[in-house]
Amino acid sequence: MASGQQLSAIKDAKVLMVGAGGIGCELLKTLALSGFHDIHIIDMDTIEVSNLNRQFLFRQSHVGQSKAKVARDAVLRFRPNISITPYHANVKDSSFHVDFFKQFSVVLNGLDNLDARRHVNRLCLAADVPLVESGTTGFLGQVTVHIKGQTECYECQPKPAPKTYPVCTITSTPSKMKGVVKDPDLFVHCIVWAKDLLFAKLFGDKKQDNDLNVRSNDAATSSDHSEDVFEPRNDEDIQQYANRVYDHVFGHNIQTALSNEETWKNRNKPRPIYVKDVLSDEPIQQNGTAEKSLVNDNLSSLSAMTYLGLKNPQDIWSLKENTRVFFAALKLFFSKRQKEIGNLTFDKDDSLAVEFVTAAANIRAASFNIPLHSLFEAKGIAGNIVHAVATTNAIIAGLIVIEAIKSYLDVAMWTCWLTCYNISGMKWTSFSVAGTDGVGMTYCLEHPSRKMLLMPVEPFEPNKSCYVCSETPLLLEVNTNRAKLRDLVEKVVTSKLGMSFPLITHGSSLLYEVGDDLEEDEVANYAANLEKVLSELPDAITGGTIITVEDLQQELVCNINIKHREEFDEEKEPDGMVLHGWTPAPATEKIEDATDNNNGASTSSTSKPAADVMEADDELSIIEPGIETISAGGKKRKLSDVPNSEAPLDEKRAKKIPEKPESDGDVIVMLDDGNDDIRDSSTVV
Ligand SMILES: Nc1ncnc2c1ncn2[C@@H]1O[C@H](COP(=O)(O)OP(=O)(O)OP(=O)(O)O)[C@@H](O)[C@H]1O
Ligand SMILES: [Zn+2]
Repeated sequence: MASGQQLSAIKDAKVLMVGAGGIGCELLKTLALSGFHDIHIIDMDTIEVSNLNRQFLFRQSHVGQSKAKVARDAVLRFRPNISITPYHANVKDSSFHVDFFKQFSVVLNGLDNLDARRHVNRLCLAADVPLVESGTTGFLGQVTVHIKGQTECYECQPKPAPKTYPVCTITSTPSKMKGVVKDPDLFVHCIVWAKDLLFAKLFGDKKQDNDLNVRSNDAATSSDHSEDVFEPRNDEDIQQYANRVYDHVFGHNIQTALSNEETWKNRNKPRPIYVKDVLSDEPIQQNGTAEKSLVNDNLSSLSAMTYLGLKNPQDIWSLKENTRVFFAALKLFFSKRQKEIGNLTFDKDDSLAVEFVTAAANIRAASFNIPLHSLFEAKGIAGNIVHAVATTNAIIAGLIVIEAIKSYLDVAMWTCWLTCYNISGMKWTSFSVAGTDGVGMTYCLEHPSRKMLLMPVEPFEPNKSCYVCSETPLLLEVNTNRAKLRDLVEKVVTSKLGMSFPLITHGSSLLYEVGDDLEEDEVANYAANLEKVLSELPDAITGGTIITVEDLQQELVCNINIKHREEFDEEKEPDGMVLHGWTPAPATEKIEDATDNNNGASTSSTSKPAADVMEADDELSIIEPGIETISAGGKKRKLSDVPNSEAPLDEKRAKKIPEKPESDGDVIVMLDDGNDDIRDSSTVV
């Protein structure tokens, strides 16, 4: 509902979407249907079967193909006259430099990780292009707008250690992205895979279609090439069956995935694992032994750990131990809990199920070179995973488009119709979203109250002490006679400041640089510098020195004042250095303390805004409770208590939310009254 002039401005806009996953697919569709004519999409991934349930632009036949390219083709089928330019690439590639970003009217993120989000934030600041950020976690979601000099940037406020993770439920890619120094906990991907794919396939409904390639084409293990590997054969015992499944999922499937070059273009390759490689030195036990030794056990206390003599759930098992637990648990299910097979769903209170999932997740982690975890940790993760809700993605995509329009158009009023599944009623419904005034942030709430599904929040001002969008120097306390340049690079520059191509200078002396076009002698020189203590560098770094750290690609420059300090507390300051001005993630409670669907529950009126709780993903999250709001710059935030708990909205917001949504706010959504007719919904206030 825009004027002709506004529509033509939308048509003339050039937008960049980063991420063509859950939010991205919805976003591309909504952009195309809203009148945008020039859309560019960057996505580094290929399509997985597990994407198909919500990334509706993709079909089974597209599995293995580039998301960006397939998304473009799908949308061009119903909007043939618009221009969509796909890039199957990592947004961190050097070709996406500041000048590339400058050509766009607005950048829209549909990403799933902090690292890429920070990178895009910096490029948008450098290019002075508005950024619309987004994220969803189950029923929760948020959209925020970041405009240089007007609103806070994505990094103005500290982000808690990621609670949300890109789901990588697939046969191929819980692997580190190339160039990512510190990826968030990739182990969660392995848990999702073990729980939702493997456990479900082995013990749940066999007919389900999922990413586990169920057909064997290995002549050595299958007489019939089209046979379903997960179907036990008449002529094999449980151990032979277990071996076959093991070799298929950890060996054959990985080997098959490796053959798709597209998938590994931007990711590190895994290694296939076969039983013979892990248990080569011991005879593989036949099922009879397990059955006999457990004949008197009662079903609820069946435990592979007990059977194997593994006692401490906090121990991290070796690959061999995980393999043994995998076999023991699988055999116990098939020998003792046979009646349940076909109907089982994962339950974190089912100890045998947790043992199986822990072992399977760890074997997969070993394949992808991801650190292994204890049963105790794995249980905490497995019990607290929240899955993506397609409806939330659709709502958030609609809001992104509204904010995109507002961010570069002087639109007084814009209305967007959203048609999707009603979150609570699970039926088709529609509602309208109206944007007025300036850009804003919007939180999608889990428990709509007073018919208000979305909560508008005024954007925050830039944080004056943000090292990313202001020029405030940082302060580093360090023992300059002990710490090496390598410590500075690894512990500060890459992991804390998130720089990918750093350059460190002291006065006119260049101490360190990363780049593709360095000469051999430069590389050797920088490598030698890395091993030197700071005070012994060619241009010594000592107390009082100011160094400049720069990322040429992100066009981010920070000055760091060095303060020499002799001693550090090993427990509290394990890095042996302390960086001030950079705010660490707030401490969070342990995952296992969270209850299902807790959604960051806290009765505190200072609960972290939903935006921060779920900043890292649009598909899956680990829910952790009670994260306190911390303001990086001591600036009082305008929103101190966006509700993010199960507690009714009214209780928490009674004093904050007006009786009726005000019409002069930013974004207002009115839910319909459950009318099934798609267009029959209430109107905008
Ligand atoms: N650095 C990056 N460069 C380009 N694309 C990225 C980058 N980081 C993440 N992405 C893309 O962002 C998208 C995020 O979408 P989403 O969270 O739905 O994940 P997904 O990988 O599609 O889902 P799943 O993990 O369940 O398979 C993905 O398609 C992913 O490839
Ligand atoms: Zn900032």
